[in-house]
Amino acid sequence: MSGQRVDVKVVMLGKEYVGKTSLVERYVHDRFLVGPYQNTIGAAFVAKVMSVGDRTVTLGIWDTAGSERYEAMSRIYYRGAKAAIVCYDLTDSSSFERAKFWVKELQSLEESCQIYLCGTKSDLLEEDRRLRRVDFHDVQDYADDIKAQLFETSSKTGQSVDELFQKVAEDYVSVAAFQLMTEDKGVDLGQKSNTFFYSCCHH
Ligand SMILES: Nc1nc2c(ncn2[C@@H]2O[C@H](COP(=O)(O)OP(=O)(O)OP(=O)(O)O)[C@@H](O)[C@H]2O)c(=O)[nH]1
Repeated sequence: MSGQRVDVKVVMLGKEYVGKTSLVERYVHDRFLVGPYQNTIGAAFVAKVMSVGDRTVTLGIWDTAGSERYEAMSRIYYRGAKAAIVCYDLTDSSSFERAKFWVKELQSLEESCQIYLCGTKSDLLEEDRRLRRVDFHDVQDYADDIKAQLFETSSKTGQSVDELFQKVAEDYVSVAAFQLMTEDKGVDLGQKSNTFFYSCCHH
């Protein structure tokens, strides 16, 4: 990947064991690793080239360590990120509290970073719905408040994983097209709609 231009810096944040590394593994390599859990130390980087319409977008994904021991390091990795995937485990309410901590951090220190909330391990709920510890509607209300998007995923089955990263790339393309348009042409912001963002990408 060396020398390749990254279009979107994406950072994975969330409590340890929520499944950040597994999400990246599923998305980039389409696999789910079984075996003993290995916590991430520091952070890991991977780049993935994908398509949005007729455009190619390269996501540069920073998978941070969830352990509070590495909290200061995670701050280094989210600096300048255009997107943050803030993960929590649907079967662990304390992980949602930790997700809120990261959201507050991003809101105060990285204002222009788009936040995606991701509830992980949804396959466990398919097996037994009583395992759910984080209510979908509560999180949806919270997501609306903070202008974030919400996904519930399973890295084991692959549920909604591609959709999540595809949305990150699509939003980047929309915002980049919008910025280009307003910077170059001094367009009246009040007149733009989402449809227009997309049409301008296909020049
Ligand atoms: N059933 C199920 N287990 C999962 C899923 N995602 C992750 N796990 C398991 O949860 C454990 C932690 O997953 P990781 O991906 O290593 O978690 P992490 O958030 O990267 O952890 P840190 O590196 O410590 O921050 C592992 O045992 C995974 O196999 C999932 O979608 N479903």
